[in-house]
Amino acid sequence: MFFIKTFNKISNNGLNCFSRENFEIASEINRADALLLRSHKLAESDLNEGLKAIARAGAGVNNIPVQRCSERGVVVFNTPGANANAVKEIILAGLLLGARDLVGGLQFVKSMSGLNEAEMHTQAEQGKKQFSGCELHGKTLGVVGLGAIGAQVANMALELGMRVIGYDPALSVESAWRLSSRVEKAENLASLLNKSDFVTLHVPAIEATKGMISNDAIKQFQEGAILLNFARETIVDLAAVTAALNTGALKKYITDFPAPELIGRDDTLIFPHLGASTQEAEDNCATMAANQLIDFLMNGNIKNSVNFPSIYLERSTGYRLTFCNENVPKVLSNVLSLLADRNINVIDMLNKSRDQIAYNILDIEEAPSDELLDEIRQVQHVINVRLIE
Ligand SMILES: NC(=O)c1ccc[n+]([C@@H]2O[C@H](COP(=O)([O-])OP(=O)(O)OC[C@H]3O[C@@H](n4cnc5c(N)ncnc54)[C@H](O)[C@@H]3O)[C@@H](O)[C@H]2O)c1
Ligand SMILES: O=C(O)CC[C@@H](O)C(=O)O
Repeated sequence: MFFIKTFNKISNNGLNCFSRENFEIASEINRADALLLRSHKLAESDLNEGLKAIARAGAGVNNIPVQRCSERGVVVFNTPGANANAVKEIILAGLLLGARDLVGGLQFVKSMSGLNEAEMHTQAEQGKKQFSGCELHGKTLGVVGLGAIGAQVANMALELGMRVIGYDPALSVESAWRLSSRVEKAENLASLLNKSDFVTLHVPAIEATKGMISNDAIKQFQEGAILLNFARETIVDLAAVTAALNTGALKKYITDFPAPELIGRDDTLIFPHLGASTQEAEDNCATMAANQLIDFLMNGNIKNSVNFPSIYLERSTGYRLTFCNENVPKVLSNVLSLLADRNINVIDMLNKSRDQIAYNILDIEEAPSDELLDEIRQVQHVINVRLIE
C-alpha cells in the first residue's frame, strides 16, 4: 500500500486514477510515500522520512524545495503543457482587457441602477467615449518564454492578426516544433521590449528570471506599452512597474498575482492566480500528475520530472530494484558486484543521469534479502534504494 498526501483541491479525475487496492489518499497522512499538490508552498519539514516523490499538478515548481529533494533522492514531477490552453485563453482575455476598457464600461453601466431605459440610453451614448480602446489586430505582441504556454500564446496572437516577437534563449526542440514560423525571433530581451505594444511573460520563476522586468528593462519598453504577467510575481520588480505606471511609461499592468502596491489603481488588472483554474486544466493536471506518480511508485519509471532523468523500462521480472546515487563513477558497478556476490542474475537494466543525480532500474531474477538491500544502501554515493515487487 502506498500513502499519498494531498495539498490543495485536486480534481477527482486525478484522484480516481489511484486504485484503492494499492493507494491510500488523504490530506492527513503522517508518513507519505508521495505528495500531490498544486500551489501549496512546501516547507522542508513537509519532506517526511520515507518520502519518494512529489507531483505538482501544474507547471511551476517554485513552491517546492527542489534542490533539497534532489539531495534526498525525492523525485519531483510536474505536468508540462497540461494547463497551457487555460493560460492561453486567460491571456486572450488579458489582451482584450488591456486593449479596451471593458471593465470600466461594465462598472459605468452598473452605476446606472435606478435610471429608466431612456436615461440609460442617453448616459451610455454620452459616456462611452471614456471607454474606447484599440484593436489587437496589427499590434505587436512580445512573448517572453516560448515553452508550452508561450508557444500557444504566440500562435494564438498570430491568428488575431498581431505581429508576434518571441524571446527564449533556451527554446526546446519540442517547443520550436509547436511554434509558428511566423513568430519573429528576438536576439535579446531589449529588442523584444522596444518593438512590442503588449508584452506577456511565460518564463519559470528561477534565479535567472528573478526581477527580469527591472528598472533597466522598463527603459526598453515602448512608451505606453501594456505588460501581462501570468507567470509568477518574482519575475517583475513591482517598484519598477508601479513607477513606470505613474509616469505613463507603462499604460497597464495585468497580472495573476495580487500585491498591496497594485490594489486600488485604475491602471492595474489583478486576478487571484486564476490562470489554470478551469475544470479542463485541473482535470488534465491532476490526471497527468497521478499517472506519473503511479508509474513511479509501482514500476520505478520516471516521466516529466524536473530533477531526475526520464527513464522507462518494461517489467521483465517480479523483482525490480531501483536506486539513485550521486552521479559519480563506480556506483553501479559496486552495486552489481554485490548482486553478483549473492549469485543474483540481472535480467534487464537501465541507468540514466541528469546533472548531479543518477538513477538505475535493475530487474533481477530473485528476491534480494533485507541484508543485501541494506548493503546496497551503504554503498558510497547511493542515496536511496527501493525494491518493487
Ligand atoms: N498563472 C497560472 O496559473 C500559471 C499556470 C501555468 C504556468 N504558470 C507559470 O508559467 C510558467 C511557464 O509555464 P510553461 O508551461 O510554459 O513552462 P515551460 O517550461 O514549458 O516554458 C518555459 C519557457 O521559458 C523559457 N525560459 C527560461 N528562462 C528564460 C529566460 N531567462 N528568458 C526567456 N525564456 C526563458 C524556457 O526555455 C521555456 O521554453 C510556469 O513556470 C509557471 O510559473 C502560471
Ligand atoms: O494550480 C493552480 O491553480 C496554478 C498552477 C500554475 O500556477 C502552474 O504553475 O501550473
